Amino acid sequence: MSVDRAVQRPVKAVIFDLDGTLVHSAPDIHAAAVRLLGERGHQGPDLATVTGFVGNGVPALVERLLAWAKEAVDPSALKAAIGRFHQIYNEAPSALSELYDGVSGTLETLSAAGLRLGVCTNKPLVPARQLLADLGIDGYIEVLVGGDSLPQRKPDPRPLLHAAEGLGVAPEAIVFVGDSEVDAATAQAAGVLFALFAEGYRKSPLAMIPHQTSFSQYGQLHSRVVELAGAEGLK
Ligand SMILES: O=C(O)COP(=O)(O)O
Ligand SMILES: [Mg+2]
Repeated sequence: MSVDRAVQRPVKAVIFDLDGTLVHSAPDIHAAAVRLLGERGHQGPDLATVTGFVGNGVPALVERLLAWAKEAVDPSALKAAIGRFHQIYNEAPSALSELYDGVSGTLETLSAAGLRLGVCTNKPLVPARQLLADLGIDGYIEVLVGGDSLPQRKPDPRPLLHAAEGLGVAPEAIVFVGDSEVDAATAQAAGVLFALFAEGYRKSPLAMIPHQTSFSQYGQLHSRVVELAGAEGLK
């Protein structure tokens, strides 16, 4: 896929989504979901069902799980269920999770090319920080914005703009790498170039998700970023 020259511009930083982008974290989210629903007397949904509920943060995930179980809850019971999910998930956020192939090497290559690196996820900060550390990539990530860092979550552009600000890089010089419709909408709203990871948790065909470039293996990402940077290259 070649990049339209009209979108090319100097790139100084790459910001990544987390779930379904750097980390295949759905197995741990699924395990926590099954435990939460089990405690409430429901048989858990399968991995694909839970994966389809990931992307808008924990409150939306828990709401979707309870709706799936056909459990009607009032706002205070929902709040308690969200709190219980946090407790369960935070006990072992990385037990079954793995980096996608090539992630570590790619972070090394991008950082050696002088790019600043950050993460902007809808996962809450505590388990996100834990996951980065447990999987050994926290040293590459200068800025981490979680789903509870600001009052707004993705697809609101503010978390991504906040991450850019934390890196001290203008939004025009950022590439955001994500796996979902939510990430694409966030990048678009923030005016940030978007690289779509095709192997994550998206629900729609690739062509339905706005992006400036896409990739299906991490070995391809550095050259995609170089293409986006165009003639002026990486700064
Ligand atoms: O917690 C979620 O719902 C998804 O997190 P993500 O933004 O890292 O994909
Ligand atoms: Mg994601």
